[in-house]
Amino acid sequence: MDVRDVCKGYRQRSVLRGVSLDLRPGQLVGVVGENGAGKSTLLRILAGDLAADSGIVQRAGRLGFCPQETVLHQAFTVDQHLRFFRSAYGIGDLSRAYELLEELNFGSCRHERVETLSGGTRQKLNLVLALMHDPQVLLLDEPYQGFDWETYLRFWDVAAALRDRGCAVLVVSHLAYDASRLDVLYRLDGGVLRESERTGPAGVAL
Ligand SMILES: Nc1ncnc2c1ncn2[C@@H]1O[C@H](COP(=O)(O)OP(=O)(O)OP(=O)(O)O)[C@@H](O)[C@H]1O
Repeated sequence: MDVRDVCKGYRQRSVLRGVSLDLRPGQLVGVVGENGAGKSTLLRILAGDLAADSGIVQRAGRLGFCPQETVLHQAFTVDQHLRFFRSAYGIGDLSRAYELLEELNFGSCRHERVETLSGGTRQKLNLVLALMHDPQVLLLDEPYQGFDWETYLRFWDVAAALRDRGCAVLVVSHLAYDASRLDVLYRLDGGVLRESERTGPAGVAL
């Protein structure tokens, strides 16, 4: 995915001021920034969910998008969501989806309605819906909110495995804590995206 000089404002307020970014197959890229920096705005533009005011976004390949707000319906079960998205994606079977349910440790919830799931489990389902069609470009907006530690580690295993299979993965976070797991780290600040030094939790350069 090639992104050149993307600008976006809401009314008078300029949020993105000429953002450029390369996202290559086999790359795991992070974008960090403070609350309100414009990370979700950028990701929605990359996903085609929101129009930029100016600039170019060139997409190639099957896209997976995990938005910050879950895309779930309270009254549907986990299984019903999977079947609905299988039709939407036009995929033949749910074997990959079921594999992901097991990897993220909530296979036992298949027949539960979303309204009865915990917040973290809803977030897991939101993530599975973005992954189940084996995307070539994956955009994840704070995908591990509410995950317990074990699931958080499994998330990074899944992300690394996708990267190793040639998927281009972009993860948005407001923390740079995960920097050591990334190939490239960008910081969004003042509407501008800059490649950032990857530092560990103690501020040690990696
Ligand atoms: N639909 C909208 N209308 C007006 N302003 C908006 C809209 N969506 C976002 N904003 C504003 O744009 C700015 C960037 O928001 P955005 O959600 O992209 O930031 P973010 O970096 O993802 O924040 P967070 O870390 O809190 O999720 C914020 O000041 C926000 O209030």
